[in-house]
Amino acid sequence: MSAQTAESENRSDEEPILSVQNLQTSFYTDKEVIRAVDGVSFDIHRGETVGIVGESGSGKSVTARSIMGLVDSPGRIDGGSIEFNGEDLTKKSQKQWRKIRGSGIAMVFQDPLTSLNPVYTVGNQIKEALRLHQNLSGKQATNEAVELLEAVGIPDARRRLREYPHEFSGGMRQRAVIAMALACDPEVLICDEPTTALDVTIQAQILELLETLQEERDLGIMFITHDMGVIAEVADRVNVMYAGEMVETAPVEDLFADPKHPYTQGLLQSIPGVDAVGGRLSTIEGDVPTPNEKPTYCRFAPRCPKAFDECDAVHPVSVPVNEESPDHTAACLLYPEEMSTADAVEHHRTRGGDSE
Ligand SMILES: Nc1ncnc2c1ncn2[C@@H]1O[C@H](COP(=O)(O)OP(=O)(O)OP(=O)(O)O)[C@@H](O)[C@H]1O
Ligand code: NI
Repeated sequence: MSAQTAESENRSDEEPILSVQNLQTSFYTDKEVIRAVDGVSFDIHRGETVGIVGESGSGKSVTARSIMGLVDSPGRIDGGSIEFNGEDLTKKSQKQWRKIRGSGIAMVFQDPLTSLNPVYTVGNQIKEALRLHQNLSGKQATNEAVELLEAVGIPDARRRLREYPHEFSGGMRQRAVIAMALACDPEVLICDEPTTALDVTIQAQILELLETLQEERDLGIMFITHDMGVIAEVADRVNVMYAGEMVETAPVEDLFADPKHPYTQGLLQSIPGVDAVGGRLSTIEGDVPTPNEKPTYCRFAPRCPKAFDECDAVHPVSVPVNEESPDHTAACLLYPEEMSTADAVEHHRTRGGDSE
């Protein structure tokens, strides 16, 4: 998170804890093939928060579920790699994948009630997670569960372990879910809109909690949201998704100071100035198209104020926006900035042909 930026920049030479390369996840419905995640690549380092932002339907959750090995039928991963600690999860059996995930990657969803079972006490659910992931039982598990609830800032933890989810407030429930996620002692935490259902004050407290936990545990965090205000607060690096593709990636300061992709520029213009935290993405006209064919054009072109003829005929690939910014990339025919438009189009045309 922001305080960690300097540190995580120094550490970008280290091997990433999670590395996603050219990930392809599609849903094979009766009607069509939906290419929900279509060639997405990014890394997460220890202690780093990577934000994933984009409008509804852009493929953020499917990216997260792909990493967790939790893609719903009729979906499947049909290309690319997901390396966790150097091991490619897509090459593992379901069982091995679950095991690796259980010992290193945990996920927190938007609605805490989807992760909590209403008929068991919060304590029993956390203890079950500890039994599964750390082989703890009895008194040991109870003590560890108390410690986890205390770590996520739930007061009077020993008593609250005996309560049921409905006895917790919304904010406390999300804290309990985070405690459960921590039961596997993860190295990577994937948060899919973890604060969207909460009011602004509680949201700020949960974000602060995540930052503390990250510092204590050196967690790599993937943080999905469509709230640019939240992204500004939590992310070290931001990946912008559109219609299954990563259209821009940059360190958070660069993305906000100098967004390059016309889509990102549109997203940032849609933040209401005064209350950025509650800002929703809504003012770019039109909708995210369903990606249902191999892209031979720019999927954003129909909504893009800067589109020109070639945008309908050439698929833009991710390129550094200019020579000074190797870690700021955009998938747009306007880049790299040093090239004339004709040269840039040619550059994308030849590089696009290489993929797949
Ligand atoms: N089970 C499914 N069956 C068919 N299509 C699906 C399924 N789940 C997701 N999709 C499709 O995959 C695409 C990406 O969906 P995804 O949920 O990842 O979007 P998102 O960016 O997380 O959006 P939101 O901000 O609304 O959560 C959408 O076009 C969606 O319709
Ligand atoms: Ni989603």
